[in-house]
Amino acid sequence: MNWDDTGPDTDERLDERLVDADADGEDTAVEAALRPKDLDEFVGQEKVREQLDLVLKAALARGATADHVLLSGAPGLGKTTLSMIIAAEMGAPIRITSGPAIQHAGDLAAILSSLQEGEVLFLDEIHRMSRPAEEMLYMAMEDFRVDVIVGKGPGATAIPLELPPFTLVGATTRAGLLPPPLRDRFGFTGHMEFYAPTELERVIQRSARLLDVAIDAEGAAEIAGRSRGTPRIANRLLRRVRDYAQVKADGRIDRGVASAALGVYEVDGRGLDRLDRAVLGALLKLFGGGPVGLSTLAVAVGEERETVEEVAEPFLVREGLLARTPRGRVATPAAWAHLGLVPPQHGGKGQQGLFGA
Ligand SMILES: Nc1ncnc2c1ncn2[C@@H]1O[C@H](COP(=O)(O)OP(=O)(O)OP(=O)(O)O)[C@@H](O)[C@H]1O
Repeated sequence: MNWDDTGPDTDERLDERLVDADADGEDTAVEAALRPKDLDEFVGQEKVREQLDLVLKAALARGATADHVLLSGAPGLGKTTLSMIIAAEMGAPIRITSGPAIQHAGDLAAILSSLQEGEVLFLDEIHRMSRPAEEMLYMAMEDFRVDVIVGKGPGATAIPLELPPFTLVGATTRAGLLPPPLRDRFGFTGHMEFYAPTELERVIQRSARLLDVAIDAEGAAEIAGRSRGTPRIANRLLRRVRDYAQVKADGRIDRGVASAALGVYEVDGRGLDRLDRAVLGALLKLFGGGPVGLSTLAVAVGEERETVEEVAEPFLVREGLLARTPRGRVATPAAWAHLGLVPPQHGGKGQQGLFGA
């Protein structure tokens, strides 16, 4: 039941996942070219856009630096893009770093003390910053000041350092993980949602224009439907479909070309890839739809527990195909339908009552 017995090892296989929302090296280079440059170009996220627009316009009208902004949401939804737009709209430079890159408070002090007035500091994965750095950030955000500690032990002294006013844009996939004192210091928090298929169609049409690829509305809709609500995935699938269109068709993307191309890459009509389908297939075919324990399910697909839990399950749960219950993993009726299988007469073992099966 291993979903790929002969391929490269797990890490390599997962790196190659087309439907992974995290960026890879290739992505970051192409993404730079595809990033919307202002709020008008930024597709979807109407609420966040409207609220942010007010925050920025008001700050500009006052001639002040914008309040600190926290952006929360899954990978690939546009947090980095939005931070760049914030800087562009404020006419300010931007410095980009991330929580894991700041190991010591001194690292943060060095960055903060070199900021220009009004500069935007984008701190990705802010929840992964070290504790001492986080504490230094509190004071920097509130008073535009840091205490640099010189020396060690009883002789250590704190030298206060004034900072120019700046705007911190923090990004996190897990707003709940931020300590409240940090969360409270942001003047505005934007929650980024997964995109609707029609919004992703607009993202795809826009990217196709920039990449000079001919695509019709149905072709864009076909790719959008498989993009798991995530612009980064939509752009990546578009590039793979473009390859296929160039090699196997006349370079133009319509529904048929998009569908055939994504068939080759094993991304199905709902955006599930091979790993997702292997997990779902095992749950249905070997365990009658569950409930089954995570470890057993992982062994059945020849994967690590963590891979199944962190890589495959979140999307399956989001799609309403799999449920995590106290008794184990359970397939929903939609899972049977998606894989074209018929559920056992009385539901899976012990499933009765869970979904009314
Ligand atoms: N609203 C949008 N409109 C058009 N393109 C978008 C939008 N949001 C994101 N994109 C595109 O998706 C890609 C990924 O966006 P971005 O790097 O900003 O995501 P992110 O949330 O910062 O991801 P991560 O947290 O993984 O760094 C970029 O190519 C960007 O151009």
